[in-house]
Amino acid sequence: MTDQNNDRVFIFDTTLRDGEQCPGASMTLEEKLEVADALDALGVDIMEAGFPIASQGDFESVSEIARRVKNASVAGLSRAAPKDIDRCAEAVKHARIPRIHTFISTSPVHMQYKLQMAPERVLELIASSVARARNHVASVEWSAEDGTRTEHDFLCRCVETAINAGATTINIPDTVGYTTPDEYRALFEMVRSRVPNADKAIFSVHCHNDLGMAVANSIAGVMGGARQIECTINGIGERAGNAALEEIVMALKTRADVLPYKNNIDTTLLMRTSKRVSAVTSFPVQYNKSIVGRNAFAHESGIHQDGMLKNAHTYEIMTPESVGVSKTSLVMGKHSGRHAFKEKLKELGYDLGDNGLEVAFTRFKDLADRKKVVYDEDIVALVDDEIANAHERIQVIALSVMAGTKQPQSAALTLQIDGQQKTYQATGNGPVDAIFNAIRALAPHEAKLELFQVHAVTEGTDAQAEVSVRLSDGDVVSAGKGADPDTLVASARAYVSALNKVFARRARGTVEAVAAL
Ligand SMILES: CC(=O)SCCNC(=O)CCNC(=O)[C@H](O)C(C)(C)COP(=O)(O)OP(=O)(O)OC[C@H]1O[C@@H](n2cnc3c(N)ncnc32)[C@H](O)[C@@H]1OP(=O)(O)O
Ligand SMILES: CC(C)C(=O)C(=O)O
Repeated sequence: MTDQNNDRVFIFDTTLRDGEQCPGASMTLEEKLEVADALDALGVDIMEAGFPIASQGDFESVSEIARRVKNASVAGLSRAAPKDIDRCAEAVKHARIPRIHTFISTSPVHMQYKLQMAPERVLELIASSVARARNHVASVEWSAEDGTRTEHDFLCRCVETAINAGATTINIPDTVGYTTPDEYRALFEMVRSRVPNADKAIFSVHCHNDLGMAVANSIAGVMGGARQIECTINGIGERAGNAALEEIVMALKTRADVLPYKNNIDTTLLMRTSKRVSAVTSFPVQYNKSIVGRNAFAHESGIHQDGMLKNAHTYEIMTPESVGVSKTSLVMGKHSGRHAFKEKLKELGYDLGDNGLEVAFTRFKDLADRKKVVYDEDIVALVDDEIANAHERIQVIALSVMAGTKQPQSAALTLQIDGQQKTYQATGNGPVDAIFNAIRALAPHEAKLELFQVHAVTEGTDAQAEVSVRLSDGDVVSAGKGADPDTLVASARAYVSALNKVFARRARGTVEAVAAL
């Protein structure tokens, strides 16, 4: 029937069935329809839409999905029980290609303790359930639950029975995530070589991730002759989850040199589909998750960023565009280097020259040491602050403040004024007042404080503060800004920045007055 040596691998998505089985991931009908539309657009060959006997809601969603889906085959799950199979048939009957997926456990532990059935009874149920399903639909999948812990001779008898009864797909699941790649590959090779009618069905892998090997095992199964892969978006599923569709598909695409298997998935929709599933299930995607994690195409360390700027192949084995991510992101942080910082400044519209770059880079590293995430807004605030204050007469050199419930608050401030450093300790009605009193003592002036305003550049308790100060000197108002993760340092910078403008205006006025004489 099917050539097991061909290179087409069918993608069977079970996000809506096994994915939904993980605690907390259940979806409403509307949410399931949304996911079904996304899976159909993605190009899955078969989508398992639910377990129709489980509830009226599950029946209705499988049935609605069957009517709605345009391209993929729609499958429903059923135990080896007539009522399950008939209910499933009723639910999938409007699908373009309806499939009944029936299963029963075949391992000694499951047969003895869970089913409490003798192996011969299990064989009978395989024959009757598959035959019943075949009376309803042409596409019937049979699964040997706990297949990887099943005794080999018995597994072969079960598979032969299922195919004889009309199964078109044979799934050997690693239900408890126990197998290893070599073992799973050998299992498929063994079954396919020993079962006389094996060539009449497509073999399928279905792996769980209890030991973190679900994707590797799935691919090994394909190397052993399986041509259907059962998987879920974001790897959601029972316990540690199922094999992740996006990882399997990108492994096949990226390593086509050693994994020459074709499928129908539009990989550029992977990110969008992952986000949709994450949103409807409220299951967050781990940051460092392969392919669809938010760090999958993000680089923070300077050496990697430098490499990426020179040639993306240095640190990326697939392009972000190929999975629907718009671009690689170079995240600025304490591990970043000058090349990436310079590039970031260029992107933000700054050209500071070598000296300016060096000063801004030093301040950036200092900020990154203190702040968990450095956002573009932080860099803009920092560079603007540097540009505004770098060539000023007065600069803030050091500040330490005593604040708290005990009065009065005090500030010890060191300013550099015309190249000379001076320190003064002042008290005040609060730490900001103490700082401003210290500035007044170090750089005496008549200007009056008109406005003092603080706002956070980004979110979080480690956000940079951006402080605005306005000083009025006669009719003239001078405004200054200061940015720093420490609000008090930002306040000192802002006041000094405004004061520099007051002095600059006065100096200009004097020059103009002298010139007018
Ligand atoms: C490996 C997998 O992912 S298998 C799929 C697991 N998914 C689910 O279970 C989700 C949907 N399940 C449900 O809604 C319910 O379990 C139902 C509706 C299927 C059954 O509910 P209940 O009738 O209340 O039975 P319950 O779940 O308590 O026990 C399961 C029964 O099915 C039997 N059973 C389990 N698997 C099979 C099977 N493949 N074929 C036949 N009988 C089976 C069990 O032995 C047990 O039988 P018992 O009642 O005679 O002891
Ligand atoms: C029903 C089967 C395919 C299953 O989900 C499993 O064995 O994990």
